[in-house]
Amino acid sequence: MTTILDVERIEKSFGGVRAVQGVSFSIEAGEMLALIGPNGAGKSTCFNMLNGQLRPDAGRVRLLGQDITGLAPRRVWRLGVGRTFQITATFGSMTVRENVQVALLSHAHRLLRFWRPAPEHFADEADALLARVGMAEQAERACGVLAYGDLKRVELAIALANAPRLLLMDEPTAGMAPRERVALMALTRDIAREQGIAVLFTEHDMDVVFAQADRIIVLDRGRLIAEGSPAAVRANPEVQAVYLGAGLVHG
Ligand SMILES: Nc1ncnc2c1ncn2[C@@H]1O[C@H](COP(=O)(O)OP(=O)(O)OP(=O)(O)O)[C@@H](O)[C@H]1O
Repeated sequence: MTTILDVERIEKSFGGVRAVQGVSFSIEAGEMLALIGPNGAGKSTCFNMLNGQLRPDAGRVRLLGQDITGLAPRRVWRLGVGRTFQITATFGSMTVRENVQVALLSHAHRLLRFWRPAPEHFADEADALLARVGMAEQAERACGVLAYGDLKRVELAIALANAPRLLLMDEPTAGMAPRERVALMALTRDIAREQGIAVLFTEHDMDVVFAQADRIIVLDRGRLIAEGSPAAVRANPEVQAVYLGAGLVHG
């Protein structure tokens, strides 16, 4: 197995708040790792330290053995860390295909100011990505008119255009209907396995987490309190105590 991401004792405080305290974990190629925890546990802070938005106070982040701690987000992205956002980041007036073409051009280091919406630029590659996420038939539609669940698939195609080694997904299914959530994460899981992409995702829907994660890590008040398979994490008394009443135990 290839370790894609290795996080070693990262820390971050905001004033007196110790948002993340000595958290360590790693992710293998093709693995879906869920990061869960109650509100304020430190999940977003963790994410932001992985993609360069926040510099850790201490600790190390390594991508394929390379130290990326404290690098700027753009450099981290160039090295192969993709991220999908809670708020979809597409250009609404452009078509689905054009949005993916822009992402492919950007990955290919072309200067966007020289770009005109010429249909030939990376069109085949864009269509291949759209086919992979089940959006080929909607390639000509403007992103602005898509159903929310379809927009999420386009967003996944856009993230894949950067050929990520690690994909960070911060609440990828927020705002989606329950059945659509499972479908999106099952699709992500298939693609991750097929392409050897490591996926780290946060998610509040425990049905999605337990169905789609290969492994789960649990944060509580900045500390990692549990790590393991979905079955092991579900059976962990400390995790049950943290989530009591939140639907985990019976979920
Ligand atoms: N920029 C900031 N300035 C001050 N405090 C912050 C900042 N960002 C996060 N915090 C604090 O750090 C702690 C962890 O927050 P974080 O957003 O990482 O948690 P979370 O697990 O992502 O929560 P949620 O599930 O609600 O999104 C919280 O106490 C939060 O108030």
